[in-house]
Amino acid sequence: MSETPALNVKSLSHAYGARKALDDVSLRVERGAFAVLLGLNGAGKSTLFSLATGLYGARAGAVEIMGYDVAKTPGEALRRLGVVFQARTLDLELSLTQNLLYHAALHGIGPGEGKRLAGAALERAGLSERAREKARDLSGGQMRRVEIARALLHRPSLLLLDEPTVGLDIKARADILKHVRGLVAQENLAVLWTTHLIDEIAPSDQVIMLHEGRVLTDGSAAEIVAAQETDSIGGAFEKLTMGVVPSPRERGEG
Ligand SMILES: Nc1ncnc2c1ncn2[C@@H]1O[C@H](COP(=O)(O)OP(=O)(O)OP(=O)(O)O)[C@@H](O)[C@H]1O
Repeated sequence: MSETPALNVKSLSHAYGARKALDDVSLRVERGAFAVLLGLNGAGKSTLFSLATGLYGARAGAVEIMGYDVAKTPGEALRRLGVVFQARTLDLELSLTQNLLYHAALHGIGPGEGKRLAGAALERAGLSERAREKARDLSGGQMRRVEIARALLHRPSLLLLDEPTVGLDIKARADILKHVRGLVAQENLAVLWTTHLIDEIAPSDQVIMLHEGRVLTDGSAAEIVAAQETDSIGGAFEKLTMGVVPSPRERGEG
C-alpha cells in the first residue's frame, strides 16, 4: 500500500445555492511533493481551500490531511496544515515577531517556544534583521514571506497557498516560488500552490488542472504536455479547456 498522502481530497462537491463550485473533485498531494492547482478565475480553487481548512463543511466528499479527516478530526488535521490565503492577513501595525507570536499563541504554543520558533522562521525567510519592524514597512514580496513563515510556524506537513504571487512584481514572484520550492526540497514539506499563471510551473511538478469545478487532468507537467501532444503546459491547458463538454445543466438541459 502507498504511504498516506499529505492531502487527499475525495469526491468533493460544493455549491453556493444553485451554483456548483466543485463537482466531484478528487486529488492527492504526496508527502514532500510540490503540486500546482492550475485554474482560471472561478475554477473553484478558493472554494477547495475553504473546504480544506474547514471554513465550510463539505456537502459531499471528504478532505484528509495526513490521513486525518478535516470534518471528523479537525484538531488533528489542522495541526498538520499551514495556509496562506490570497488576501493579505498580516497586522500591519505589529512587528514581524509580534505577528508570528500571535499565530503561535493561536496554536497553543507558549511565549518562550513561540519566540524561538518565530526567530527560526524569520531566519528561514531571510528577514531576521527586520524582526522588530512593523509589517507595514515591508515590500509586498517580503510580506508574503512573513505570511509563509507564519503558516509554517507550527511545523505543518502540508502548506496550501492560494495564488500567493498575485500583486507581486516579476522578481518577487520568482523569489517566493524559489523560496517555497526550497522548503519542499529541504524540509519534506508538501505544497499545493494554486495559480492561473502557467510560467510558475516546472516540468517535474504535479499539475492538477481545475476548470469550472472539475479536475480536467492530473499528472506531471511533462506527462500532460506529452499526452496532449502540445509543446507547452499552456498549450495543454488551452486544448483541455476547449475540449470541455458542458454538463446537461450548463447546456440548459438539466
Ligand atoms: N460566497 C460565494 N457565494 C456564491 N458564489 C460563490 C461564492 N464564492 C465563490 N462563488 C462562485 O463559485 C465558483 C468558484 O469560485 P472560487 O472563488 O472557488 O474560484 P477560484 O478558482 O478561486 O477563482 P478566483 O481565482 O477568481 O478566486 C465561481 O463561480 C464563483 O462565482
